[in-house]
Amino acid sequence: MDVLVTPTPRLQGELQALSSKNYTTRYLLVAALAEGTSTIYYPAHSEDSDAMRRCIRDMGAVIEEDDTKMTITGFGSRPRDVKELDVGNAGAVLRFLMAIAALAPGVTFINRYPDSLGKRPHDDLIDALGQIGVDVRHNDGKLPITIRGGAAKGGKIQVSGNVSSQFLSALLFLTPLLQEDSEIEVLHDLKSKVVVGQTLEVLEQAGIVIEASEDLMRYRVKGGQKYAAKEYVVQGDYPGSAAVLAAAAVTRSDVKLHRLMENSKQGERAIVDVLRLMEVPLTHDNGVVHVQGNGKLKALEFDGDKATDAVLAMVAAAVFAEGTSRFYDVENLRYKECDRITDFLNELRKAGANVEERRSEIIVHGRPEGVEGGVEINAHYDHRVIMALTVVGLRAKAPIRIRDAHHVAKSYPIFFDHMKALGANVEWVAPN
Ligand SMILES: O=C(O)C1=C[C@@H](OP(=O)(O)O)[C@@H](O)[C@H](O)C1
Ligand SMILES: C=C(OP(=O)(O)O)C(=O)O
Repeated sequence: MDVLVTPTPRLQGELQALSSKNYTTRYLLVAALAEGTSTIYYPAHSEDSDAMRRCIRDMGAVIEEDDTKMTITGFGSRPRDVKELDVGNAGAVLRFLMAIAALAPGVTFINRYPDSLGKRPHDDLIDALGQIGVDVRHNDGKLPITIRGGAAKGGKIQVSGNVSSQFLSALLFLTPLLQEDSEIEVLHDLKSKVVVGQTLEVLEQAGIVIEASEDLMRYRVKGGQKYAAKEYVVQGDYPGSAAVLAAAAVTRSDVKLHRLMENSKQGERAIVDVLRLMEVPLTHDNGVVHVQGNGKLKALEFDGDKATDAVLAMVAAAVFAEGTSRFYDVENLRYKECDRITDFLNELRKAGANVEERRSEIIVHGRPEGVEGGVEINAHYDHRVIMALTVVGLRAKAPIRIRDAHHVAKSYPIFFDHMKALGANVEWVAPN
């Protein structure tokens, strides 16, 4: 399905932020790795969290669910013998479960999104798993991937962190369950470092002890640990909310978003500081972000690696700022659902934005007067491209049609319902 975004000068209303995708995938996983029954309150419902739920169920977790919570009886360190797993288009789910598959006799991760997840590289994790004796068959580092586990015992592991932090997180979930102790060393740089903080936080909540160096580049993990069955409460999601807040920032608005913890470990909470630096009138108290936009924004420079999943929303806001903005240290955006630099900027340019790319930078020459619009956008299977182009469409001169906008459901299935509730002129239309 496509979505037609028609220019909308004013947004108003209050919303509950959706639940965090990254915490939901982690809580589901640690609950599956425990032997007792855990409860997760307010889990996210999206294609990615459904993918984790489906896979852990296939691996033997027993899941019950009502409106507010899920109870999960885990399989501990012994997943059921399953031949195939379908992770949809979810990178984190794939990478975390590739590591956990080291505990299973043999499983193939199928390639259901050849033009999106099917193009993403997993070599660094494949190499790391190889170091502890896991046999991985793959298609030049990509899906489909078959993992024959059983032989892994632990030991010294070196993993590169300069493409994705998910490889390191995957090893941190696996190694406590191995027989022997492990030492993990991160080579090169560690991108999306803040997300590793969320992994460590969840592991600690699940009763796992990991010794991490202050710079998060070295870890000591005792083997033979057990995940405890616990109760978890999922906090609000900053990456998805970043798009809603950016929409409020580029319009005249009075928008409140609840459930956004000030002290969250999600790096994407930087959206609040970024909008503040752009001189957007807002407050953030008691978990409520209140934007009273006047449509005026100032350009800024920002290290995008600190808030990787909010960069596209920030760029969308910068499209209408006075001056030139620069988002640097963002090369790993190229290895996401699409190339979030080249592909995304091509779509922005179509809509009338003045943007330039470098290998690891996005440069935006702001157009406070608005952009032309009147074009069709290719979503590139990317929920964050869809949300960012929606923000741009609100302040275009003519409507923007976003093709295959249903891929927004990867993280935020009710994004357009939320935008409508705030008064945005967005409607689903059948593809022509
Ligand atoms: O660990 C996670 O849950 C995630 C890590 C990040 O990926 P990278 O480490 O590849 O940047 C982020 O972009 C992704 O949405 C979720
Ligand atoms: C990149 C993302 O997710 P993943 O890497 O898990 O597919 C995202 O949610 O923006």
